[in-house]
Amino acid sequence: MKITQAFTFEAAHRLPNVPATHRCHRMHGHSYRVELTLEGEVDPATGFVVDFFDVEAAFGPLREQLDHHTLNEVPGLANPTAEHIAMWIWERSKPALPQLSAVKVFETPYCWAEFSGA
Ligand SMILES: Nc1nc2c(c(=O)[nH]1)N=C([C@H](O)[C@H](O)COP(=O)(O)OP(=O)(O)OP(=O)(O)O)CN2
Ligand SMILES: [Zn+2]
Repeated sequence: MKITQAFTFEAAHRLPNVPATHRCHRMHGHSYRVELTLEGEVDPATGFVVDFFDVEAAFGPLREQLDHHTLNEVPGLANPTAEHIAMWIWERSKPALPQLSAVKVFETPYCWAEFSGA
């Protein structure tokens, strides 16, 4: 069984490694959407794979580090592509959420990166 919980945050970023002519080289903002997917057996007592409240508790402190921040200034996100943000969230969520199976980071409703640990 898979469960997914979605979160949003607002942040600014620029992509330092694209050419200066690339519009994402300039500082700009996104309304990011993050989806955390967890996979496992349904506990027969609770009916949960993992309590959504536990997912929220694990992601909350990470969201605090991202929301209304300049992502380039967040330690570990000097080049804050959607791919790198997904990996950053994975590395910091997995210890608290061992059943985490995928992290999706949407920059827009049409563009996202998905990381599953490899
Ligand atoms: N593989 C990736 N490619 C790009 C990333 C990324 O993280 N991974 N990021 C960007 C920029 O952040 C860019 O801001 C995203 O594009 P944006 O202009 O916001 O979105 P659209 O191009 O879809 O916007 P429209 O104005 O609607 O065309 C670029 N590439
Ligand atoms: Zn961008």
